[in-house]
Amino acid sequence: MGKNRRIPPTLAGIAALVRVLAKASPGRSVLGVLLIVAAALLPIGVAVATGLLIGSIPAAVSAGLDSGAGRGLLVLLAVVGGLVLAQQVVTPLLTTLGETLGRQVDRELQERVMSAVGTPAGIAHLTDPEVLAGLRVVRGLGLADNDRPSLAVGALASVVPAWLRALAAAAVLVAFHWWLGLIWLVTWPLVVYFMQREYFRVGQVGFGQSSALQQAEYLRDLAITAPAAKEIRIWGLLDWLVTRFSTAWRTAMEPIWRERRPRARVVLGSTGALAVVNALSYGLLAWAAVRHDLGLAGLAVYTQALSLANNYTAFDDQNAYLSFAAASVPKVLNLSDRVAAEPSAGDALELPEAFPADQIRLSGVRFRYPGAEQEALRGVGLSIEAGKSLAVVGDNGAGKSSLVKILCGLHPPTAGTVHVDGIDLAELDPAAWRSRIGVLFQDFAKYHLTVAENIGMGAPHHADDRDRLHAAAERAGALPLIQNLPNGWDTILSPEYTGGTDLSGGQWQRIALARALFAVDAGARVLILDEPTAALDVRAEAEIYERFLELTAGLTTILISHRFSTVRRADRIVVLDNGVVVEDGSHDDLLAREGRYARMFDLQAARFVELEAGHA
Ligand SMILES: Nc1ncnc2c1ncn2[C@@H]1O[C@H](COP(=O)(O)OP(=O)(O)OP(=O)(O)O)[C@@H](O)[C@H]1O
Repeated sequence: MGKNRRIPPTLAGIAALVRVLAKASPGRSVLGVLLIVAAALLPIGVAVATGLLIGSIPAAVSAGLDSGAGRGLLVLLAVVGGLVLAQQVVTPLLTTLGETLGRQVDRELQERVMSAVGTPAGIAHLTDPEVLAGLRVVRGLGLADNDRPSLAVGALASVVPAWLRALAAAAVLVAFHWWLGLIWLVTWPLVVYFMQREYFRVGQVGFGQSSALQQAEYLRDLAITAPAAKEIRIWGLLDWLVTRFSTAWRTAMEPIWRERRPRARVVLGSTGALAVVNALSYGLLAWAAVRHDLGLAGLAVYTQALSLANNYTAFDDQNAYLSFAAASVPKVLNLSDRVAAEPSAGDALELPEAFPADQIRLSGVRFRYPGAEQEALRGVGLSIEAGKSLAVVGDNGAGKSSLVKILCGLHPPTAGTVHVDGIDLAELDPAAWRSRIGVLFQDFAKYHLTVAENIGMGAPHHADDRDRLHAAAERAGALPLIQNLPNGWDTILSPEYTGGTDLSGGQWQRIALARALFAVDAGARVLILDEPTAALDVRAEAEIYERFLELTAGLTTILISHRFSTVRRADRIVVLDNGVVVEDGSHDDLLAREGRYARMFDLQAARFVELEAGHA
């Protein structure tokens, strides 16, 4: 660690980028290195050969082309021609390769980030601002996206040959005056070092503003994507959105604008030093020419070497891209380390076929969302009997969905334990446990994929099994709707695709229910349904719940619902209030107790009677 700190950050960033390159495309990376060396050395070859060619002209002219000197000149001419030709081939090849490799690196980083972000058992890291800042670099959605790693790869292809060329040219100057060559060999790396340090500082400021840009990006996306399009029109939000976007963007960008230029003293210092070294070099060359210390060839070679020593481009955008990427790429690569700090899976235990066979037991479970002030669960004690159905009811915000997330292992409890058949959930392999859970979340995902894929995602390893898909869809009452879609099972559930379509809220809910039942079909023993009928019409709800016992036979079912016509069918009901269980029993028990459940039930029943009367 101590050693690493001494490595200039741009070099460390380039090293990190090169490691990604070597992984993403090893063959092309090797070709890139060869082309970079060729692009660096060919101009030096041309300079030296041209100098020698110029030097050989007087002798060849006086002795004639047939002479040894004349033949030497012809050979040098051929060498210069060959080298120039090779240069013409290498330069565009390297540029194209740089672009291709840039795209490969972007893809490789996206893949790494997808697995880094998807791997942890929990989901808390998805709201960690530092993780989100790293993600934005990879998504390439930033409003100041010149820290894109692909730009740095392209820059490597142009900057590194220029640096090497300048270095080689300085080495040629050693033959003129060793100390002058040495001055060049020391000056230009120093200039590059100081300039890169400046660019890196600017890059850090840019990366640091990433979170501030988040709101501008959000507002922009609101205006140009579908989800809020209806409300934006109804409430006339567009002007307000554009103004808010503009303010958020300016606020985030101002520090970048202030810092985006390298400081004047560094630029002036660098260019001043170079001016002095150049004046000295050209003065010495002129002096040597006047005193006839140098022949024509020497004069030509060193003049060209000087010009090449000057073309290492320390001050252009390409150099800046390298340092910008050096500021962002290691943070992207570190995402997996940061995310790995999340509580990870315990040892993978081989789970028995019927698991859970006995019970899921929550003891003193408390839970607070990361960064939240209040606890969502404040000491829940509950035994959920395997193979039976349990309904959880409670007011909005009582903690029902939080309980589901804890049961699924998406968040570890802040205190207390969850045991499944006596095994602490923290000890269970999350993948093994989740293969035992089929869940319909309240905010289930609506994938812009085909219907078959939308349902198949409940158990990806069986996703191609059309018979199983068919059976799950049938049980969820989704079959008629699928058969009516323009391309049946292959219809993409998004109007943003040709031939795609959207579904109604209730239709989507049937698809999501089919997904959960598909998981059950593939071996899940616990079915969790969070508001499974919220968007269904009364007839659809009745239709599903007539088959509820059939759908959930032999399963441990946990049902969350505000509809008492649904809830009352469960074997057992618990009432959650403000993060604790306040009532627990069967529908009849709880009605007889005349407590909170009974009041909620009566209220809804009375409302229903009112509605019925209204219709009559
Ligand atoms: N991601 C989150 N971060 C911070 N707090 C949250 C988060 N999600 C929920 N909460 C808070 O946790 C508490 C419990 O929320 P939860 O979603 O579990 O309630 P619920 O009983 O499912 O409510 P509803 O009936 O409205 O779905 C609420 O006070 C809520 O504001």
